[in-house]
Amino acid sequence: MTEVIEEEDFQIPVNIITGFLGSGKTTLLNKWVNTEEFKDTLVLINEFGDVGLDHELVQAVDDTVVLLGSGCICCSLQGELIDSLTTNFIRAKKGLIPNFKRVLIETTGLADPSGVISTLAGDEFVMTYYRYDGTVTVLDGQFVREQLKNQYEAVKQIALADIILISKTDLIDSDEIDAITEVASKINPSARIYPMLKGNITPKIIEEIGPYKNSDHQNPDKVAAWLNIKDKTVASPFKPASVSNTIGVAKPRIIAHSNIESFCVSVSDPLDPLVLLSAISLVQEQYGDSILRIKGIVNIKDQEKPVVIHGVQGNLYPLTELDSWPDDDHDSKLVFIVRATVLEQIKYIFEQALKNPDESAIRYYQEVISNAEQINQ
Ligand SMILES: Nc1nc2c(ncn2[C@@H]2O[C@H](COP(=O)(O)OP(=O)(O)OP(=O)(O)O)[C@@H](O)[C@H]2O)c(=O)[nH]1
Repeated sequence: MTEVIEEEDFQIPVNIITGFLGSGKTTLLNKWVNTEEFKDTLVLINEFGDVGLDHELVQAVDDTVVLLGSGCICCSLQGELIDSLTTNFIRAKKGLIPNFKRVLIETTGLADPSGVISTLAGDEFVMTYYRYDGTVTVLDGQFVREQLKNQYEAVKQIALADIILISKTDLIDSDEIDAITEVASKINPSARIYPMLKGNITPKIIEEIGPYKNSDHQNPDKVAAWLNIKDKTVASPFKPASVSNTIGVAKPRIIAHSNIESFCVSVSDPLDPLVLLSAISLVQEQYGDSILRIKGIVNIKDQEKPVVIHGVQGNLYPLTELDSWPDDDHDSKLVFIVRATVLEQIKYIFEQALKNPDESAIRYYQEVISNAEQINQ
């Protein structure tokens, strides 16, 4: 596991800035791009239309702002995104452009961020030199509640966010900010939500985006904040008759106007890592497209330190061991954000796989681990 973390240290973090059409993404990017925190950042801007304008609007001090062609990187331009990440990495190494230590990708307003995340995870060069570091979603304070009624993309942009920024707070009152916060946190209970006026928000929030921040990944408070299981009703065990005593499943949070729900599985007995991995891979294989997020902190058998789980759609990111637990509660907790239509199936299959592990999946993970150990020797 240590090797995984060391490997991540040289990988360039990639953050996605998404949000519905006109929500305020470019306004935010413009504020961020010349700050100290984003000094050495490659900015990739994607927009629809024959003539891209957003990159003209982003005032960077050098030529590290790149416009990706007309079309959408979440569906038709995946190749262009990979090309851009590959060639700019090589150009920076050759000194043709300034070296960069982070990548910000601004998606189109209609993008499904999961398409971008999957693209990042699907190319060997990109996976070697870059790592997905989280998504910032900008919500249009004036229109987001309306957009959520009709636009599934807007719902997904919230579901996949690590940080949500409510823009245009000068045009709405505090009750509306509260209402948006409530709706957004129902879709995604683990995202951190901040109001924002004209793109003014400290770039330091990027440090909160995930638990994989090189030295910061060992900070248990940050992991607790990232998991953000603040509502005890979500984390507290609710035991359906079909589930063993040691596995608790919280009542799902239902979002009336969208078809995304979240639920939390909490397990009091320490988990066998092979059983856990096989259970996760089973639901991801069968319902990858419908599982928007899996986040968790897990108590592994015979191991004092907790392990953080982070999955997006069908991808599971490397498990990271923490130095200590955030508090006295050492139960494993996994938050799933899923399509409502298949929530029950996902929950059932996951619980069953924990109780009755799939032998072939366990053998597969045993082999993966022993191969990795041989390579590391
Ligand atoms: N009043 C007000 N206007 C804002 C705020 N943030 C952004 N705007 C305006 O909203 C409009 C859209 O902002 P952009 O930053 O271009 O939005 P975007 O998400 O990049 O838009 P697309 O790329 O078209 O999807 C612009 O006219 C901005 O000036 C805000 O906090 N308050």
